[in-house]
Amino acid sequence: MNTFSKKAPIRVAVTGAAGNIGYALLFRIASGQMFGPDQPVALNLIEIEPGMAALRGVAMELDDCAFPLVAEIVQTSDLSVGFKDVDWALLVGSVPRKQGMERADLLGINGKVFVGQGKAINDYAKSSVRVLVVGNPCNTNCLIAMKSAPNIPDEQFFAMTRLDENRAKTQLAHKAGVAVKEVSELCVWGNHSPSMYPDFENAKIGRSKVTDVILDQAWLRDTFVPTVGQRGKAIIDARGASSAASAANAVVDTVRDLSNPTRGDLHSVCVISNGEYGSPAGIITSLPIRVDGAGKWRVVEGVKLSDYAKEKIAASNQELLEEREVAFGQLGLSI
Ligand SMILES: NC(=O)C1=CN([C@@H]2O[C@H](COP(=O)(O)OP(=O)(O)OC[C@H]3O[C@@H](n4cnc5c(N)ncnc54)[C@H](O)[C@@H]3O)[C@@H](O)[C@H]2O)C=CC1
Ligand SMILES: O=C([O-])CC(=O)C(=O)O
Repeated sequence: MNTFSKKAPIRVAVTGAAGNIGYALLFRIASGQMFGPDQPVALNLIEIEPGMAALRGVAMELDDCAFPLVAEIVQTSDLSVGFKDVDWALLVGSVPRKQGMERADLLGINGKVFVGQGKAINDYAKSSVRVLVVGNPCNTNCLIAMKSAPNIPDEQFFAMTRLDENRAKTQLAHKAGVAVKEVSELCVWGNHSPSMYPDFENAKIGRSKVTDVILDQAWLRDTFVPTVGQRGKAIIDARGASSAASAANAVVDTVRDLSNPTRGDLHSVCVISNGEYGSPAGIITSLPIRVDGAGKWRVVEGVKLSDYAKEKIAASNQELLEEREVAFGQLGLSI
């Protein structure tokens, strides 16, 4: 047990804990990068049976770091143990895509996993649990988990587009020849798929609009937008495996920024839609988010979207409706 903090530990479940993202993520949570340098954590590491031997190795390595913030490490393949009393459930475990696949191709493989996990979260986690889905296709998997956990408020379910936001900011910074910290207010809208829309029209470089700094509209529309949408594929093509360290980094960013009042920049998070900006109500779609002083997230109001942006976002949301139809049909879930 940590000796310098009297705070109660935050209990975090991580599924797929012995996988690539898990291996990049756990050490960052344990070192305090997710919840802060004086916040103890208890780690519930969840794997399927074939992953348990590797998980033992990961847990041994966590032990060998002697992280002062780590209060407890649980290793399990039993969801009733893994999700017991957790404050956060990070649903990473699922099959990643390989070369030649789209993320939506994983629906049939991964969708059913999220029914079981949603039910277990419903039954065993704290009612205040917050759930972040990373396993692809993450928006629809998140919706499946949410529907399978009727006692947990929909507002407590999130899917991840922060990696896309981070990618988009870096692309713009490189093009403009500025440091990435100069790029702000960049929301990625829609689905975590090639149809996502990184909204360069409302983003800023320093105090200027991106479009006043990068004047090449053709580059913004025809190179920047598809580069961000296809970055996951580019990583798979280059590495032979899907992004892991950058994905783990985005998990840390997402949870940290949902856990603290927003002081500066807005952020992209997939949340339940209540029809904001014309998005279909009831899907999990990426929207611009800020967290208020009471810790409640809200969709940023008053973003002005051009006709071009509206068309892009509508197409991505349409894809989410289609994913929902396929997945819910396969799983026998009702909308
Ligand atoms: N939303 C995003 O931005 C991103 C999402 N991803 C997705 O994250 C997921 C994980 O990626 P990696 O860690 O690279 O894959 P990986 O194959 O290295 O690891 C996945 C781990 O999950 C475990 N697992 C599989 N089914 C499970 C279940 N039902 N319960 C618990 N554990 C289970 C496996 O045993 C394996 O250890 C993939 O679906 C990938 O597509 C990856 C990058 C970015
Ligand atoms: O592209 C993939 O399959 C993995 C992923 O979601 C990403 O890197 O954004």
